[in-house]
Amino acid sequence: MLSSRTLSKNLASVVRQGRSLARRNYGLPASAIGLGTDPRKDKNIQLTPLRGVNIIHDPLLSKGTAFSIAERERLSIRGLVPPRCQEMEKQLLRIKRNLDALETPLAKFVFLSALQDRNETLFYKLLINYLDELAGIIYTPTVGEACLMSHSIYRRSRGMYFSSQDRGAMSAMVHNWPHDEVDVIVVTDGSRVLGLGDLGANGMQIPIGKLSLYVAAGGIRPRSVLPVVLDVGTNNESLLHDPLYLGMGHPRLDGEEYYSFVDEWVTAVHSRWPNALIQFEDFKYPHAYNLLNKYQDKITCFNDDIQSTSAITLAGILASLKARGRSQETLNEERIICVGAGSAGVGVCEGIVDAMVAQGRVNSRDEAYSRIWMLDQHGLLGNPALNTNDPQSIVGGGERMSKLDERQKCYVKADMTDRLSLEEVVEQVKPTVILGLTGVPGVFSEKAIRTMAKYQEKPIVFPLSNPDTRAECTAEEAFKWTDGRAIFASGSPFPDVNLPNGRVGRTNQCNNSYSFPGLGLGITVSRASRVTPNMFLETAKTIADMASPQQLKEGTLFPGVHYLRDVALAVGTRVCEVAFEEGVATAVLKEGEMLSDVVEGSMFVPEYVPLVHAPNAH
Ligand SMILES: NC(=O)c1ccc[n+]([C@@H]2O[C@H](COP(=O)([O-])OP(=O)(O)OC[C@H]3O[C@@H](n4cnc5c(N)ncnc54)[C@H](O)[C@@H]3O)[C@@H](O)[C@H]2O)c1
Ligand SMILES: O=C(O)C[C@H](O)C(=O)O
Ligand SMILES: [Mg+2]
Repeated sequence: MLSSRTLSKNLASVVRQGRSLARRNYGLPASAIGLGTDPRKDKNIQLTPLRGVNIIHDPLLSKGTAFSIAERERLSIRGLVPPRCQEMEKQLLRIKRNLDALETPLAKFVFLSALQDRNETLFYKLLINYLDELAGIIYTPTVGEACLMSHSIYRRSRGMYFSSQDRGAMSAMVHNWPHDEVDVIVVTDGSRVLGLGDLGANGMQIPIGKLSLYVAAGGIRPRSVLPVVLDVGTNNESLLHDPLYLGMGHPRLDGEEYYSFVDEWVTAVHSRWPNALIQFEDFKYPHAYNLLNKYQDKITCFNDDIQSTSAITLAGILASLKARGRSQETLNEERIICVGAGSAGVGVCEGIVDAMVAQGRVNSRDEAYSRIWMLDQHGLLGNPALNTNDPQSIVGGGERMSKLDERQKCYVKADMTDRLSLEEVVEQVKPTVILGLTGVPGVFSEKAIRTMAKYQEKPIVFPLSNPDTRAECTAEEAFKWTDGRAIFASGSPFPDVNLPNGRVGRTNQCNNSYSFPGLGLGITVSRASRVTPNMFLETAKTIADMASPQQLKEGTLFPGVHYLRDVALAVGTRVCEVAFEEGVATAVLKEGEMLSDVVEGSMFVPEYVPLVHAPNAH
């Protein structure tokens, strides 16, 4: 187990560091309007136009059995709830007992969704208190199972669906959402849900889970998040033939039809909520990149799988350098194999290249590309002309090359045979780091990892695909094949591994859940008009410095999931600063305001506040 005292000490120093940076004078005018997603005007009281059962049935207002006697009188709910006023502590006790009695993760998922639909304050209190236990239910891996089963376990709608039958109506539809203030929108088209493929409208559970972490870890207010599915159809035959499926029953729109559909949606949401951050999630390659390229300079948006995954993976590699007793500045000396050449693979590698260039220890971007060997399902992106023994392969290789786009072509190795297997590439390259972003289990073969371990004292093994059933290898395998020497991080959680020598193989979760909540916090608090590359680089550097020397020695790279809120605060503060430094912040600091205090003060805390009926409130 991690020593929580050491972690807290270390985190406290990172947060303090953030604070001292935040004390810098940004030369902002004294006439400032103040920062933040939450002007904190209602911290001690909440006005509502609702009364009676409408309050009890509103998850953002309901307190279940915790309404005070005076409130019951004020809000006309006397007699509509059991007589005893029960404080949150007791409610938590009851809820946790019920939850613990459930046997399967999916049953827990359904239970927690129902709680979220009844009483969001209690849901978030529970989630924050038991983050390490519950993140794996509302997020990966169980959220993956929930997506697969979504049409069977459906209870109640959450978020918004925009489907192919809504074309021409989206600018009106956005007004059906009841809240004027929306700070973060997570949107998916369900085309590549984790490593589970095309799940169409069932993908809705992903934006819901991401936004639950935005609230619990990033401190965004529950009423200002919006999960969205763009239902452009599905190519998943079994869903198309399932009578219970709830999405559109036709194959996916593609090409111009697809892009104009997304464009109508972006225009509609941007016109209603011009300041909202849009996070693109689980879009298939190359749509993911094309949409990012189209919108990143026009609106406040980023792609989670490409950019925040890159931030956390870079953080993992930087932290591992320290764990190996090396300076983080020697990133350019790493030899990195990335298995998977899709949104996440290319995105992660671009982030590593950006960092090498920023460190100034490579002469060119091309030199940085030369440190990364990329494979897709056909093997290494290499030179088909070198496949001299196999003319068929030269022809096939040529075809495959012509299908690669400009981003992927940067990684092609002219001096190595095209389509080499992973095992052959490992033997030739002797990598220090191996990344898995394929969605295919077992891709890290025993031979490949054992070969790597022959050449590296501490091989860095990161099977990053989600959920756990799609990881490129398990933690047990990684430690077994490296005689316990691996530094291991996976996309979904794996338990630590007991090694034969009595030592413990530490596992890390390298998931964008460490980066997006803080990014969103910093972006919304600064009201950044654009999301910039530096925000991701600084996120990586912030997280890379969080583990203590002792933890690094033991193979722990990041604080545990329990500390996601502290991580988000440190990242959010740094991202907020970057927004000011780069001139994209549109909020301003009041004189004497400290950035870190503002960021921390803007974070939502799940507590019941007294409700007051006010007919004109909204
Ligand atoms: N840990 C994280 O935070 C995180 C973040 C984003 C994505 N991911 C995971 O990464 C995986 C891929 O996501 P994506 O968006 O890049 O998907 P994608 O469909 O865009 O790309 C998948 C890539 O894997 C390659 N591939 C498939 N089978 C292969 C094989 N047998 N050997 C080598 N390469 C193979 C494909 O050619 C393709 O290039 C998913 O499982 C996802 O859950 C993890
Ligand atoms: O959702 C996750 O757990 C991480 C990532 O966004 C993914 O698509 O796998
Ligand atoms: Mg994703």
